[in-house]
Amino acid sequence: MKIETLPKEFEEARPIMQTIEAAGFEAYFVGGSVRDTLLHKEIHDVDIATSAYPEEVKALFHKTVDTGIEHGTVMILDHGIGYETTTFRTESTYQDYRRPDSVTFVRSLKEDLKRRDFTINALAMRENGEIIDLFAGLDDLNNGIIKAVGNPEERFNEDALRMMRAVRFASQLNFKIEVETEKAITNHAELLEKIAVERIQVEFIKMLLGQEPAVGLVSFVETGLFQYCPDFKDAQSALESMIKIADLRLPNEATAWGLICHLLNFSSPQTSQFLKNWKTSNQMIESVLKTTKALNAILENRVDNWMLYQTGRTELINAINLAQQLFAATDEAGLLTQYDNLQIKSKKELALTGKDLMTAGVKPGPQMGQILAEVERKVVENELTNSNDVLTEYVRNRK
Ligand SMILES: Nc1ccn([C@@H]2O[C@H](COP(=O)(O)OP(=O)(O)OP(=O)(O)O)[C@@H](O)[C@H]2O)c(=O)n1
Ligand SMILES: [Mg+2]
Repeated sequence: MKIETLPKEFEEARPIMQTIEAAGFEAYFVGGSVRDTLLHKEIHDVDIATSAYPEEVKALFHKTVDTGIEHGTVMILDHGIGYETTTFRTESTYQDYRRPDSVTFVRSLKEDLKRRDFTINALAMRENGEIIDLFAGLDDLNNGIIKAVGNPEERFNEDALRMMRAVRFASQLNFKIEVETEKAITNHAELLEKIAVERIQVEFIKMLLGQEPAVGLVSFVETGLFQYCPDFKDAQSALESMIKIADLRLPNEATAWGLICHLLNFSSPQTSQFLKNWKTSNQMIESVLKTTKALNAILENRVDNWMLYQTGRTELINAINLAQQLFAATDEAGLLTQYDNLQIKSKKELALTGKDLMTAGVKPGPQMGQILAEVERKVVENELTNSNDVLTEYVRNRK
């Protein structure tokens, strides 16, 4: 099979491939970019695999950087954009389920492809668009199947994160995990405990933000993988309720975490601790807390200006989105209009400063902050107009 019109990302890399081949080596595009091109999806970065050893690659180009030379990866910078080129390799023994003990460079493409995770990720493409399919990856791609290359047990023993990759691809591509591959995940799910939470989190979020999160989630639950993720021991029924939400679509990470914490019935402190255990950023924790607080307010019909003000527009949209997916009837336009009509969206917009307070005779000290907070709240609640005259007048006549 040959792809006639290549996306520009490949076209731009062709001179590099041609240089390597002119020197008598082989070079192929490999990995996600080949898979996604065949699926007519957008691609981000192209990866190149070559029979040339790292020193041989470096000798062929003017500008290179050793980005991961011990694994065989060299970045070629001759054409502006950097291209990561990795020497064909086999990874001999894996003792800790995440990192090969040693990498052996080889000259054969087949040796390189056979240690890759799934058949759809083990396709290679020549610079002219010709597809090399040594493990029936094209059939699996056409039939929507995620199948380990060779023996699935071996693939997951080499790198336990691949089990999470399986469920995330299932969601992203709306593919089915092949029976033997799924069995091997069920049998080895506990190996996930060896993997750093940060890496699990990346795959988990990609799964939730994929086109069919429920498809990935079903396998995530059925294989038992969920039990080896932070704080998910007792989460089976919450995850199952998530699967049951019709046409579940999660637009961003905070919405995804917000839904999970809502279904787990977490308080704010429990939500913070849960997200810390998943190693999310503090900024993410803030955003999820705002989202879940707003969601509860919407569901309990107690939305007011102060709540909207504290939430902010981004998290309000997250909360409306979740409320709609959970209970359909939510007055999205009404809530957004109420937010947009707030006189101020942040403290900075308050038409009164500390300096104004001093002019009005307030002594510097904690009282100043209290007065500003009081005025801020009254403006948000429309008890005062946000103009300097009105607010100064209010402060003067206070008490
Ligand atoms: N645990 C892993 C990670 C990666 N790979 C191989 O390395 C390629 C590139 O890895 P990566 O960029 O992590 O994944 P992609 O498949 O490219 O997916 P994405 O679009 O998310 O980058 C994969 O296609 C696969 O061939 C693997 O075999 N095992
Ligand atoms: Mg990739």
